[in-house]
Formats: sequence, structure tokens, C-alpha cells
Amino acid sequence: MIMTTLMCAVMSVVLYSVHRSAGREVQGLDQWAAGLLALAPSIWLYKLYGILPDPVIVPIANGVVLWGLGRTMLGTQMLLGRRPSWLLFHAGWAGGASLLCWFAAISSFPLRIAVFSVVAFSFYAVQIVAVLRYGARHFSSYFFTGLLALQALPVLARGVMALTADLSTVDLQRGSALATVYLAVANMMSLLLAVGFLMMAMRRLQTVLERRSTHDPLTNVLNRRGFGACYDAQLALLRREGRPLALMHIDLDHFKKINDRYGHSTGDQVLVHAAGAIRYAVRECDYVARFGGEEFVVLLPDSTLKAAAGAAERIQNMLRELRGAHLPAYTASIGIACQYSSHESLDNLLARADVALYRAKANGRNRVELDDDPCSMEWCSVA
Ligand SMILES: Nc1nc2c(ncn2[C@@H]2O[C@H](COP(=O)(O)OP(=O)(O)OP(=O)(O)O)[C@@H](O)[C@H]2O)c(=O)[nH]1
Repeated sequence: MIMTTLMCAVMSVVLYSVHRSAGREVQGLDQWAAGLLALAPSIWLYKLYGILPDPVIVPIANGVVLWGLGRTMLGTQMLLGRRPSWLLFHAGWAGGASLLCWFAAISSFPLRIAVFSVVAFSFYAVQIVAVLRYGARHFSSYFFTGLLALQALPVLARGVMALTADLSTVDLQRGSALATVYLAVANMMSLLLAVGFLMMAMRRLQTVLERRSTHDPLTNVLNRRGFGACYDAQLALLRREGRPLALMHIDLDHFKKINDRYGHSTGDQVLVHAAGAIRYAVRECDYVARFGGEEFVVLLPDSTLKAAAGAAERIQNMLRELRGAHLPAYTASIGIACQYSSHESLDNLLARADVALYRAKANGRNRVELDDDPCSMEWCSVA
């Protein structure tokens, strides 16, 4: 018992410390820390059975345990980005404690066990379903789900047996086989489940950091680094299969005026809108990136200049059509270049698209210009 209390307390401190350092990126750690903090001393409350009257100690001891288990359920839901089931939590621990008080008063031991088991099992079951549906396909999720199932099954078995079997098998004071397994699993799981949850949280943090290093935080499209990795993968395909790559350089027109006239925050909203409209206008296999300021770049695998010009016109239409009444009107100039040779570098391709873009700006903006360099032509050799 001392070990279980200590393990719960230590893991509570560990999870709370990780919560403080991970910040908003990883949710639910504080809920788990609170849950474990409640569970740590809760087992000592069972020592008061027989000392305090049952209608007093039964709802207090079990209510604290259910409160702790409920908090861990909320924590798991939050980690997975789901809305926490506050209603189930309050109904579970408060409703459960009230029923336990009543069943203790009328001395119905089987119903006491059944109520506790149903509430505790539902807290575990909600987590299992949530992790299986929304968790990452990763070892940490399977490990955590397995532990939850291992914890939930004896709880369910005890609840069912309380209503169907001899009471001596479910009474934890009497040392039956079920009671021994139940207590052993419960003691071990207090540590293992917390470790499993921590593993899932670490995995989540890793995913968030990886995404942050490859995506633009404002518009959520790729940043220069993320785009570079996608370009490298497509260049390998060009080398192997000879499929051309088209690249669009998109620059919003007179963006400085939008900032100056409507403010920086409206400017930001325009950037978010532009990214969404570009994303919407191109194929799912195309890569959209923000290269800083009001400049976007789109890589279109397996596309010629002509195909990319069609996509560019779609983008310009989307910028017009998708704009809500809350945003000022704006346009974009687009330069397009195409790559047929795997010997060319990304910088060179970008420079050619840039030349076309500056021609679009010079020719009056809000237009699409194609690169006229021979490298953009189909007869340029694939090495
Ligand atoms: N709101 C907002 N503005 C930004 C951001 N990054 C850069 N800018 C602004 O974008 C503007 C870019 O202005 P310019 O490079 O002069 O280009 P422009 O006004 O679009 O003119 P043309 O490209 O010639 O049509 C500058 O005022 C920058 O301050 C950002 O993240 N948010």
C-alpha cells in the first residue's frame, strides 16, 4: 500500500512537471496529475472501514477513487484533442458516491460493488474507445490501450460476479483468487498506466514539434524547410520516372497597402485566407508552402506549364470567390516554371519562377506569367 501511494504521488509530480514544461501543446497531463494525486491517499481510506459507519466511509472512499479515475479519463480525452466528458465525470463520481451511500445504508454489498464497477469500467472504456479511434497508430497507444483493458477486465468481472456469484469471491478483504488478482493488477497499474499515458504524451509532443519545424504556424501550410523535403522526394521521382515538376511562385499584390490600411491582424487573416484558397484550388498531391511575408510557393508533381497555368487561374478565381465580406479584396500575381531535368536545383527552379513572377508584376499584377526559359520546355532532356 505504501508503495502504491508513493508511486501515484511520484507519477503525479512527474506528470505535473511535464505539463508545466510542455505547455499548451500537450493537453491532459494536469488532469492525470490531479487524478493520481487523489488516488495516492485514497487506498488508506479503506482502512477506515469498520471504524466509521458504512454510509459515511463507503461513499467517501469510493467517491475519491472514482473522482481520481474520472480525472484520468478527462486527461486522456484532452490529450487526444477530444472534448472532455465532464457530464460523465460528475455523474460518475458524484452519482456513484450517492448511490453507494444509499446501498451502504440498506446494507446491499452486491449493489455497492456493482455500482462502483460500472462507473470505474465506463471511465476505462471511454478511454479505450477514444485511444483506438483518435490515438496515433503507434506503440505508445497500443501499450496504453492494452493496460487499460487489463485494468478494466477484472473491474468488470468483479461487478458481474457481485450480482451473480458468492459474495466471498468479490469481497477484497477475504483473499479470494479474484480479490488477489484484482488488488495485484490495481497496484501495478497505478504506475504502469501513468507511464503509458506519459509515453503517449511524449509521442504527441514529438509530433507537434516535428510539425512545427516543417509548417508555417500562421497559415498551417508547409514552410521552406518542409517544402524542401517534399521537393527532394519529388525530384527522386522525376529522376526515376521522368515526370516533370511545375512550380508556382505566388505573391499577393500591394499587400503592404492592406496592412497599412486595415491593420496587421487583417493582413494576417488575408494570408490565412490566401493559403486556404490556394490549398482548395490545387490537387491534394500538390505541395503548398509559405516562403515568408506574402509569398507562397506551390509544387505540382507530374505537371506541365500548361497544366500549372490552369491551376494558377483556378487559384486567382478562388481568391476572389472564397473571400468573405470581412476581408478586403486582394489579388495575386503568379509566375510559373517547369522542371524536366533532374540535374537542376530547387534554387534554380525558384529563380526561373521568380523571373516569371516579376514579369507578372511588371505587366500590371493580378496575372499569370510562364517561364520562357528552355528548361521549362518539354524537349529539355531528363538526365
Ligand atoms: N500581416 C502580415 N504582414 C506581413 C507578414 N510578413 C510580411 N508582411 C508584410 O508584407 C508586406 C510586403 O510588402 P512588399 O514586399 O512591399 O510587397 P507588396 O506591398 O505586396 O507589393 P507588390 O509585391 O509589389 O505587389 C510588408 O509590409 C510586410 O510587413 C505577416 O506575417 N503578416
